[in-house]
Amino acid sequence: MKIVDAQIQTERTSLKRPFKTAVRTAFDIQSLIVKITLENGITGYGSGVATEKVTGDSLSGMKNILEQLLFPSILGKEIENIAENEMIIQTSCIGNTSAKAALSIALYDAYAKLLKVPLFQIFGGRTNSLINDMTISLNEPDEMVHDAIKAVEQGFSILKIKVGNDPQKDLERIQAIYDHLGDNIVLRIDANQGWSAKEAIKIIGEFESRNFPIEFIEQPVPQWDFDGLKFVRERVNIPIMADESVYSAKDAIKIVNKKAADLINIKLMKTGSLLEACKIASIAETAGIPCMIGCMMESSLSVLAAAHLAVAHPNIKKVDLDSPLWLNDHKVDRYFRNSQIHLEEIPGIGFHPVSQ
Ligand SMILES: C[C@H](N)C(=O)N[C@@H](CCC(=O)O)C(=O)O
Ligand SMILES: [Mg+2]
Repeated sequence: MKIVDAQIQTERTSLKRPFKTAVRTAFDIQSLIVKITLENGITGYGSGVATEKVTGDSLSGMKNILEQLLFPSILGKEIENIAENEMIIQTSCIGNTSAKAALSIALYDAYAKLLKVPLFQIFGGRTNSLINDMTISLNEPDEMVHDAIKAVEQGFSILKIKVGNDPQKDLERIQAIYDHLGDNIVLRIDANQGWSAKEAIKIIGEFESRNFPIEFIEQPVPQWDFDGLKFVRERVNIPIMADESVYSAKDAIKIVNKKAADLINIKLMKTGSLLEACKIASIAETAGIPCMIGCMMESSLSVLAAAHLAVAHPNIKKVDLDSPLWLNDHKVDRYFRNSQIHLEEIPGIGFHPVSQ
């Protein structure tokens, strides 16, 4: 069934509260929604988000690359050749992963609708529910404690704590949260590249001696510093997760060969493709490295696509898909209920971002 049309729409969605990391502060998100149409009239939707400071994708850049390069490369192609179409998109240009992801998701949505199955079945999945975490923005310790308590009251038992702008303060942040929540809550610590390798070893050593209930430390060092990641991993006991260091299957192979991380965080906005995300999960599985599925602060549509992959892939063991819970957008409330994500057994991703 031929792909006969591809269109773009932009969307700005405000956040309920600012999202702050060591890299950036976001008050809203700007997304680009891709709609593709097959010759029988079936439509598929995907979306990509502009995160200039993380992936480098801007709204105008995504629009240009899609209209000038990616749409022409797949128009007229058969949707059933999904792997080949993915390869065409991936090799059309370097980078531009959020733009590529928007198109990849739209193709898979249309393909699953054509086959009349939920997207997770395309990836071999049967179950349809996940346990989500909640992120605590990087703020003063008191405010972070307040946000953490609120999240626990809402039913979250796994919190992802943002740190990385000041090692001494970061220690105060985790101590303050621990003092209020104790051992019952699992803490995921995300430094978003904010420490040097030596700072990371010092502060993680301190976390260990204070026995904080930390599940892992995410991306302690800059994304390019694979040696630093390995250096840290070899000197601490808490597991180290690679996030910004892994965009592609090739990056995952580098992590495996160097033994640079214990875990990998996969995000569609980094991989540019559901198939590439799947490859990373399988490479990591073969190497004995469990994966987490994560997200940018991004639209509910692309997060739902990630959730479909997560329920299907046996090596996606952890979930950090809280972005929809931050958005002033209630279109997906039925899927995201506090810490529960529940996918419906309807064809495709199960979500129409715009009125048809
Ligand atoms: C939203 C999610 N919990 C998260 O923290 N994602 C990122 C950063 C997202 C962004 O900057 O938009 C991460 O680093 O894991
Ligand atoms: Mg991260």
